[in-house]
Amino acid sequence: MDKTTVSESGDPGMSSTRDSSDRRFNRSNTGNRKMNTTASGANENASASARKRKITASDEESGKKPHLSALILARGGSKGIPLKNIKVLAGVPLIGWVLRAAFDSGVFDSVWVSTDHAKIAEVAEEFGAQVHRRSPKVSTDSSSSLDAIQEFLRLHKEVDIIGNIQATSPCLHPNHLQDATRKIREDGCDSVFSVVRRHHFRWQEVKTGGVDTKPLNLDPANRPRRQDWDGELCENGSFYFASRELIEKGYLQGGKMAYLEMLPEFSVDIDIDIDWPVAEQRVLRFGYFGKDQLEQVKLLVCNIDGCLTDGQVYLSAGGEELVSWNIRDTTGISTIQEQGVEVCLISSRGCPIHKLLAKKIDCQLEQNAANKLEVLELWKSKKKLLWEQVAYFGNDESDVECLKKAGVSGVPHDASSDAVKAAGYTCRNSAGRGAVREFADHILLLSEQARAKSQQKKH
Ligand SMILES: CC(=O)N[C@H]1[C@H]([C@H](O)[C@H](O)CO)O[C@](OP(=O)(O)OC[C@H]2O[C@@H](n3ccc(N)nc3=O)[C@H](O)[C@@H]2O)(C(=O)O)C[C@@H]1O
Repeated sequence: MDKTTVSESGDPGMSSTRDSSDRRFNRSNTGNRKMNTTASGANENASASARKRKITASDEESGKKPHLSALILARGGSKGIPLKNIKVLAGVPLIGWVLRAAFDSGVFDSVWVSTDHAKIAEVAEEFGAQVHRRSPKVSTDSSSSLDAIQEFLRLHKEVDIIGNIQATSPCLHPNHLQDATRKIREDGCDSVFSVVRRHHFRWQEVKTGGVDTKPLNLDPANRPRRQDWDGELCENGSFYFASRELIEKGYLQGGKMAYLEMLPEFSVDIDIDIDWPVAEQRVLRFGYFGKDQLEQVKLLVCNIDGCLTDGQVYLSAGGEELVSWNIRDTTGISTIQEQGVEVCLISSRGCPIHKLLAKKIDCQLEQNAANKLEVLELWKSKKKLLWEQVAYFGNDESDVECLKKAGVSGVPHDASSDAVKAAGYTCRNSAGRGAVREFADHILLLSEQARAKSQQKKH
């Protein structure tokens, strides 16, 4: 991966990469796709200029493989959903979903996030991307993607082709990007973009109340059934690949163009706030969870204070300690126990109430754990498990090593920032308010995916 940063403006081009064994990349799921190509010249100017200098031709001339850069635009000022680009979707910040797919596709010479916001830059780096600190000029409500991409290219002369991936389409898989890259590198296309097939009958808009409208793509006398009509290909906004030459001329699509058809289940486009919950459900089913083989989780180890409880300890006048927990969380624990996952509780304190709680929900308990990782390793080896079969739920610095080691890890919404960074899944719910339940559901979903994957292999 190229880590060079060029900056005409003197902006510090921050760069960092992440070990690919990092937890955030440790999930696996594959998607399906169909492919189609067309070479229609929609834009003559763009076609002519692109033909002057084909990527493949320049490649041959200089003997240098053109530099393909993934570029995710993630401005801070999104209106509908504040800081949408890093809002946590199904446990992962929005840009994380496409960054994971971009890295695992293995087709990019560099992976960049262009942003004007410090927090977005931080998250991008956590996911291993290089950060382009863009100017405010291309970050306003009225600036287009093209403006921001052109600025990036002006400052990164080493880049020959841009794969602009939109974070708002989080169900992207590495194979979509691999197929698009093949069309650029092998089929000599100048631009490739993603589409989805839609069966929408369209009608002419009549501003004065809709009277006298006309059909645009159907014959009312002969309405086709869905199965008798191929539908139409529509841009789904997932990605746009284009050569430097085209972009500099002001086009994202032009020259020899190809589309890549994505199946509807992978074709998510978060546009307005009501799209969010739907996208979340979709990504849980069809999102890309990383390269590694999914294993069935067999053991969940859960920290008590600040995970199962909200961390508050009440003291009675008689000096007695009181803590509370949420029935939703203990129900989540019983649910995964019923599914064959053993649950153990861990705490760095000693507290008689913990013992009562552990007994009540039938969990092994380790108190006064000075080194939680040692305890976790002991449980893992006694139960003869692989790390991939161990899940850990923690919230604090003392949980960080366990979160890093476990195959599946999670934190409540209000966990410390160290713990959040180390974990693969950040809950929407806070400690003592359903976070454990949510993480248990997440484990069950991963198990379902692992089962489905191994069934697919058998057939
Ligand atoms: C390539 C392109 O033209 N993208 C535009 C797309 C595209 O036409 C549709 O997705 C097609 O279905 O539409 C828009 O899409 P939207 O506004 O949601 O932007 C898509 C993603 O790009 C980031 N972005 C966009 C413009 C910009 N100057 N800086 C950015 O960081 C957003 O934060 C978001 O993550 C639109 O709806 O207005 C605006 C986008 O500019």
